[in-house]
Amino acid sequence: MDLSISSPFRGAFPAPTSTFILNPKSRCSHSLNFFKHQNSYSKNPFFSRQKIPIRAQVSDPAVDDGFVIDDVPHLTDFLPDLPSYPNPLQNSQAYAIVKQTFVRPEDVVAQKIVVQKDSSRGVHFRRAGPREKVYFKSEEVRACIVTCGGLCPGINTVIREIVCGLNYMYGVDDILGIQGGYRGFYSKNTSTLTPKVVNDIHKRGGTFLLTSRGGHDTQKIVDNIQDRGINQVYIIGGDGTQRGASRIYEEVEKRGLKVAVAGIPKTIDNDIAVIDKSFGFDTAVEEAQRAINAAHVEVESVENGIGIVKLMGRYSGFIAMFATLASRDVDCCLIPESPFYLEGKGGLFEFIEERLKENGHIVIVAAEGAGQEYLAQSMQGIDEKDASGNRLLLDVGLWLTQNIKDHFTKERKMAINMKYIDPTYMIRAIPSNASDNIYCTLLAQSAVHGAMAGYTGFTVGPVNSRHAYIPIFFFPYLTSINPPKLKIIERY
Ligand SMILES: Nc1ncnc2c1ncn2[C@@H]1O[C@H](COP(=O)(O)OP(=O)(O)O)[C@@H](O)[C@H]1O
Ligand SMILES: O=P(O)(O)OC[C@H]1O[C@](O)(COP(=O)(O)O)[C@@H](O)[C@@H]1O
Ligand SMILES: [Mg+2]
Repeated sequence: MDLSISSPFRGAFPAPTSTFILNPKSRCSHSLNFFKHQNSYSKNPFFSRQKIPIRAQVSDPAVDDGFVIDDVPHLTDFLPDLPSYPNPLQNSQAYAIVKQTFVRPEDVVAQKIVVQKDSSRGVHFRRAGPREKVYFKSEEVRACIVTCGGLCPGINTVIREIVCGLNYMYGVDDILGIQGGYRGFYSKNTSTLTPKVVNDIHKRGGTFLLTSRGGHDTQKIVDNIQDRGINQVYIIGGDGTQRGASRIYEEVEKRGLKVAVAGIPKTIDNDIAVIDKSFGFDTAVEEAQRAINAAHVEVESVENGIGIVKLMGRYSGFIAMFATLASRDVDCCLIPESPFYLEGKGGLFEFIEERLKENGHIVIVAAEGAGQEYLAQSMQGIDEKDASGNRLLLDVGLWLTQNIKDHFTKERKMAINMKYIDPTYMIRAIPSNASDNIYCTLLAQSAVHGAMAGYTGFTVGPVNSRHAYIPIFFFPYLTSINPPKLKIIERY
């Protein structure tokens, strides 16, 4: 069954647009607008530096209704004489339905679904799914899959479904696994991937192919792609990975190689604009509930219990915020997008004291990126980076714990019971849940259909619940490039 076109998910993924920091009385003191999807990446300095793809930003000057397609490149843009073939899906009994439902070349997905009567039609992306024509014969395809960056529930499902999609839908049986991230292209042997080899991997967390940070060397990677005769490259990873994928696509184009480069966006942090959400995010939020619940049980069983739970979120508070909203046991949620302070009127210490007096306990959830400016002040000189160049964060959980303890025991002379829970890696090192599994399957199948149809330099993802192809060099990760602007719109 081709889920990406049978579309059982219409309207199923609501776009998150706001978050709350809870207060003791109304449990809803600050309402903060994220403007996740309104964040205009065309104004983003990262994207304005990027090359505009040949067919991007196509609008019809004859009808000036502001209709724009942010199109993805196609192999024929630089290899105009490439032959095409009928899509083998139409010969398969199992996929017979697809024949009537091939995605039409003119199908696009609107980025904005809320519009005004006279507003321009805005940006659109090419709709994902199988095309009538493909640009690869099945027996000619030599595909490879690589996973880079941090873990996320569902990576194995994506790997599995790329392999199964290529094999079952398109009859491809030459698929290589690149081991250990980008550096695996030039420093490790490949493994052979078949539906049998990947059959059970979706039941495990982590990545079957191993991952790494750093090690991106465009020339060496493309040399290797060329040497091995690879002509479809599937790259699963986050913002760094997709920037690397973009470099690979550019080099492939420069060398005039018939190689389709497809990115599948991955991040536990969910800090990607345009697409509805990132895979594994729901699973992580669900797992975070267990930590929050434990903190709540602990602190409501003692006097003056203060529970702190630290969750992932380097530059964004999506996991912390969603886990908070889902749990209803959290009194205060600290996220990187919203500055806070400890002392004085309106500060965290005052809030904790109020809550202890009123309710005897408090649960605080902190995203790991929250309050980093404060921590940096108190721990001067620490500015380490990981192998990919991402800044290593200081531990906000330990910092909060220590400061709260000092404040209440030394200054306020109050006995408190502090319980600090750090489930950081536990929420991402697990297999994906049912809905993430289905989502991962759609992503993988969309990527396979796109590459077979000759698109390249693209990523996939649901835009307003319809899967679309998005140019890789436009790919708008929210926060590492341009932190979203938060606006406090109400305070009760
Ligand atoms: N600007 C870039 N250009 C090329 N490769 C990059 C770039 N940024 C990161 N990478 C590579 O992408 C891979 C993953 O990046 P990283 O930031 O660790 O994770 P993520 O992709 O999850 O954000 C690493 O191998 C890194 O070398
Ligand atoms: O310790 P690691 O493996 O480098 O990962 C930690 C980081 O990974 C993240 O989950 C984000 O990872 P990505 O950049 O891979 O999306 C952050 O929340 C966290 O700071
Ligand atoms: Mg990243």
